[in-house]
Amino acid sequence: MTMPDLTTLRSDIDQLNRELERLLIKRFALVKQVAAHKARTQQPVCDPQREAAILAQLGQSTPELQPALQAIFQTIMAQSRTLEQTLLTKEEL
Ligand SMILES: O=C(O)C(=O)C[C@]1(C(=O)O)C=C[C@@H](O)C=C1
Repeated sequence: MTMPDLTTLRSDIDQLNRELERLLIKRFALVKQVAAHKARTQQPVCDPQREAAILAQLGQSTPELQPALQAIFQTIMAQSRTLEQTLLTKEEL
């Protein structure tokens, strides 16, 4: 089997990056709704149990990628917490 050339591989990565960006934007939109829910019900932004459960699900079919996946999702959830906190502080909910 011939190896795809670098330009093709990068083009595939660019396309995936756009999909990932679209999915992340959708995820942040859901996080905004979670923030509104938490404001109404007076729950704290940070839920360590929920974060641990999300991290535990990652890399089950690809254990060699588990540390990378967990690091990425830790960053995503940290940014989600920051977004929630910003919205709650500005009362933009
Ligand atoms: O599920 C929540 O309670 C959220 O606020 C969302 C989320 C996440 O990004 O998945 C973010 C912060 C919490 O610590 C837990 C999870």
